Amino acid sequence: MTRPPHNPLLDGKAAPPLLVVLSGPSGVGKDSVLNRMRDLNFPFHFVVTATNRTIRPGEIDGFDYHFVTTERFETMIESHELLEWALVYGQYKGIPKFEVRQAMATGRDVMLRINVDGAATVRQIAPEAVFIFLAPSSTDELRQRLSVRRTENTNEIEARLAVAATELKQVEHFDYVVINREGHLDEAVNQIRAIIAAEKQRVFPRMVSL
Ligand SMILES: Nc1ncnc2c1ncn2[C@@H]1O[C@H](COP(=O)(O)OP(=O)(O)OP(=O)(O)O)[C@@H](O)[C@H]1O
Repeated sequence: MTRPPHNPLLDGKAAPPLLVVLSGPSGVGKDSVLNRMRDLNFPFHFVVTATNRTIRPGEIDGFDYHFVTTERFETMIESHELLEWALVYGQYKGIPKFEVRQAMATGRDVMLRINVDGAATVRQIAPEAVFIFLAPSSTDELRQRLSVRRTENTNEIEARLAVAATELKQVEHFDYVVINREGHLDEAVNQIRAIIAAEKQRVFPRMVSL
């Protein structure tokens, strides 16, 4: 782990780019938080995940996800083009390496949205990233959110809730926890903003190398 002797801010330079990993159970609101941060023009490079799942109404290819065929996704796995990938509920999801590297090379902070297992993999590759766990106020709230979204049937919702129970226990491996309270999305967004602001002021900044 290489660290500069002190914060570059003291020399009038910018702090090194952060790799921020936003994780949490399915349906907790990761996409909603990211979309809100985009709307508010947070100065991040938002990494676009690749997936073979079908595009949902309102989603934009290359913005919400890179929608690719199963064959293309499997080629990306074989040629090591992905920082991390997983088969989640029958759908492939993965993070193209080039996106993260390119953005960090330009000095921009990078925001990754990933499930809890994926966060564990990224933690091994990039332990100096900032790991934020997005949590619901309660399981009932999570069930309600998955029901309202209407993208899964009842069995799938129950399966996701069972997984969520184990995922919530992983919170201890994260640096920060943010509660995405019902009807208070902006509160979660503001807390993430505060975390990032504090991270920029560290005397010994995190240095991510990929
Ligand atoms: N703070 C909130 N209050 C009320 N509803 C919310 C809040 N945050 C998100 N939602 C709603 O909850 C549902 C799930 O949110 P979202 O799709 O962002 O979750 P996710 O964590 O990205 O899920 P997945 O990992 O399955 O893709 C959506 O219908 C969204 O509009």
